[in-house]
Amino acid sequence: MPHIQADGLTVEFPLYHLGARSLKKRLLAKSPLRLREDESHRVVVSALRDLDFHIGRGERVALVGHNGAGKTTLLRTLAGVYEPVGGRLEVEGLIGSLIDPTAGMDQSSTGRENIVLRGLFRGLSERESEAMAEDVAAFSGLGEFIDVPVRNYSAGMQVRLSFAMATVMEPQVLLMDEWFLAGDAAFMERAREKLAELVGNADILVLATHDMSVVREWCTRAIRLDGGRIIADGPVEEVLGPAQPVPRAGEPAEAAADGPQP
Ligand SMILES: Nc1ncnc2c1ncn2[C@@H]1O[C@H](COP(=O)(O)OP(=O)(O)OP(=O)(O)O)[C@@H](O)[C@H]1O
Repeated sequence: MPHIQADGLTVEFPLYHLGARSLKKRLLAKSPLRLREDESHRVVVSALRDLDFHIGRGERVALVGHNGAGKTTLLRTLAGVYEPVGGRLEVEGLIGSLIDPTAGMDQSSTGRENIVLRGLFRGLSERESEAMAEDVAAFSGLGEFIDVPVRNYSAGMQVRLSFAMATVMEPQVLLMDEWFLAGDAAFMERAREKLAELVGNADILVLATHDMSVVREWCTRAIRLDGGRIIADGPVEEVLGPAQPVPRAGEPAEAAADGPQP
């Protein structure tokens, strides 16, 4: 049964090339909770500290928190990109990852070739994969660029392709960073239905975002991170509070309420 279980999950990043000893000392003194010196005398950032949570089938979880809180690190750790340095993590189920647009793509192959490879990887026959590539190519709206190597794509084109490819994966555990929801308006208009389908068919959604209206629309539960720790975990209404009234012209929107902090 698809689920995610984390016990004492801890992720750290060493900071290389910090230079002078005095700089190290200053950093460690300024942020003793987030930074520490390890056994090899490297300064390390505690990106995720001792997280305990369980996400079960049917849950749609938003990761919220200010810049640097640990949202993307947690998504990437769930996707297997980062290895925890402490604790235990179990992710059961086929993972679909909309975190880094070029992850899992061969840059020297064309968009079409990448789609076919994904199909073969999923166990489809060559003929099925090629037929699927036709549909995905049409949905991506990349036109003739579908037959150009991916390394020549613009950032927006890469998002289009990875989004289109994700729709054919049928993942059980869908991991998504918010910028996948921020493609160009015309494409997102068309993609919305597919996205709803993708989310609806997944057993678990974990979405990192600053946009509280997106959280309310897509999620049932929110985990608030701060400084790499969980400071709140519960139903969306409980963690975010009641929805703010729609702002009038000139007033900040609710989305900004969780935006960057100095
Ligand atoms: N590759 C890395 N090397 C060193 N430190 C890193 C690395 N990736 C993240 N960090 C650090 O880990 C912490 C958490 O970063 P993360 O990107 O997960 O935050 P976030 O909540 O996703 O922020 P944002 O909302 O700005 O995207 C930060 O202090 C950041 O500096």
